[in-house]
Amino acid sequence: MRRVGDNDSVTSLGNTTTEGFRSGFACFIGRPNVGKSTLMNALVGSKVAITSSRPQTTRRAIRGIVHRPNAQLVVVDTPGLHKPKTLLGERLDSLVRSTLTEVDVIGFCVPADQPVGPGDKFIARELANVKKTPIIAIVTKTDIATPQQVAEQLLAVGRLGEFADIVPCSAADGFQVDLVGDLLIQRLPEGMALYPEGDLTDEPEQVMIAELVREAALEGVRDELPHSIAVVVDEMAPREGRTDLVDIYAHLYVERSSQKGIIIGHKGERLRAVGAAARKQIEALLGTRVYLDLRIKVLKDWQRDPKQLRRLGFYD
Ligand SMILES: Nc1nc2c(ncn2[C@@H]2O[C@H](COP(=O)(O)OP(=O)(O)OP(=O)(O)O)[C@@H](O)[C@H]2O)c(=O)[nH]1
Repeated sequence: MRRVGDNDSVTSLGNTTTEGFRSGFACFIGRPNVGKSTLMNALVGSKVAITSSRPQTTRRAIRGIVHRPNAQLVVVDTPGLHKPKTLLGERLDSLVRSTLTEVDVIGFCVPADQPVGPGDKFIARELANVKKTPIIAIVTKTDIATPQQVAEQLLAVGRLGEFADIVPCSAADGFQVDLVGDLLIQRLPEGMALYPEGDLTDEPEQVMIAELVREAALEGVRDELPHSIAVVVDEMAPREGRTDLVDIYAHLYVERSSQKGIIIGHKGERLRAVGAAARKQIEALLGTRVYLDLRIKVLKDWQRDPKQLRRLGFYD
């Protein structure tokens, strides 16, 4: 996958301001698990953010870049907004709030298959304070709702606030994903391209790799455990004398030793499965073979510990 920096030549930006060319930033906001990351990936046409059925998968503002002949849209995927229970939760919420003030247009995601609830209303109230930025309400996951449910949801969402547009879509089957892109782009200012053609994200490679490991580890774990998992890539380098193999050393952190046991599994089976699944994804990302050395460490209550949060890359 092409990322920013893969082609360092600024001249490749092609940044002559052609008349009518639009560029700028959009962010998706919504409760955890409503499909924000999946929609961003669908718009970009590539997996730039990990997704899972566990709430609170996204922990960073990840940027995906959508290229059109007449526009460049940078989508910022934010963590799901909810009432924070830990210091990590507070940091994630403040990340969302600062993102909201920095973008040209906001996409407010509400799933079609669940009634509008207190979580959606809480976000709608927050959005009412964002005065100048247009908001497009997006009713997601239409593929798992009946037409009647979708119609009712469009009306219910309409009652949540003032929106520039309300649009139903499904990232799973592609229904109206391009239209979502068009509507967001319409709200961007005229301006030159912000990233070189072909770049799909500006996430550093090591962060994307750590995220792929976390995604694999999230598979099949429940309750509080997903929240307790963090992954850091400590080192990565091509194997000496080889051009086709990269060595990656990573740590997976959990908060308690009981969690460590769950991740490792019976005779290490689960950890091996996580490593194998992650390696496959990383090899697809890097286009080379990968040796992944994955170790587990307990970092006691890291979600509540400012020092450990910094160590894991979550800053104030
Ligand atoms: N059927 C269906 N499922 C979807 C769709 N979009 C997302 N999902 C599923 O919903 C779950 C959550 O998707 P994410 O994209 O991770 O949701 P998110 O809003 O980014 O979640 P957080 O990171 O927790 O804020 C995953 O299991 C997705 O596969 C869709 O259009 N249709």
